[in-house]
Amino acid sequence: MRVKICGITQPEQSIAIASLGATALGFICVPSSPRYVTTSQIQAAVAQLPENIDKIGVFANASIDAIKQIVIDSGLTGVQLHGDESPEFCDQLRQALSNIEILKAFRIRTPEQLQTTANYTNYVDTLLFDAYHPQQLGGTGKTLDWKMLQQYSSNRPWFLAGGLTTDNIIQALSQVNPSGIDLSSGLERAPGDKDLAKVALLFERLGRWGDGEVGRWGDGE
Ligand SMILES: O=C(O)c1ccccc1N[C@@H]1O[C@H](COP(=O)(O)O)[C@@H](O)[C@H]1O
Repeated sequence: MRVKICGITQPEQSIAIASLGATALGFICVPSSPRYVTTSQIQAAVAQLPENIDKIGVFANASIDAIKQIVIDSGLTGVQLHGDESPEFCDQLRQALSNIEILKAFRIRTPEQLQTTANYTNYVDTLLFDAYHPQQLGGTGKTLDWKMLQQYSSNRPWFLAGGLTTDNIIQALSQVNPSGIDLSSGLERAPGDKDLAKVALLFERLGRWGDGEVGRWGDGE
């Protein structure tokens, strides 16, 4: 399973988090976010990371030209679209950036909305499901109703995001079967400052879960 840790702002934390087991790191390119990082900050983090770690830039309603420039300048390997981008926009981004992973994030409120995500599967590589918040685009710490995803299937891999923590991750994985998980504010001391002890605990719990040592609802959680 892929494990993406998002909202990295400090280069030294990115190396530590990759060493603990993350398969992907996320960098917030949304200027209004408290986790926003500049192109040179991303460059500094990316330059120190092993090749096998996915480096994902998170954008919301940015232009194709702006995304392309940041991807090229910073060495990102993927783009997460976390705003109201249309399937046509995703298609155009694919034409502009052929060798990067495109993830489309959806802030899911209803089962009906989940069905509409099928309109995107021809244009993106990966889907990501986050919780809805009326004022914030992401990094809210809110969980979505995992039950909505229990019967979900797609021809694309998908990430579960939204309010995941060391305390609820095993419960979430007991209910749904995503290709990957994405955690941000649940592993922080403050926005953009990851708590490495929490990150280590996450991977310890995931390891026990993977080995079948943790019960259905997460023994000792
Ligand atoms: O983290 C942010 O500040 C952010 C800002 C704008 C768009 C997306 C953002 N983060 C994404 O939110 C989800 C879930 O975060 P959390 O675990 O609930 O804190 C995650 O995919 C981040 O990439």
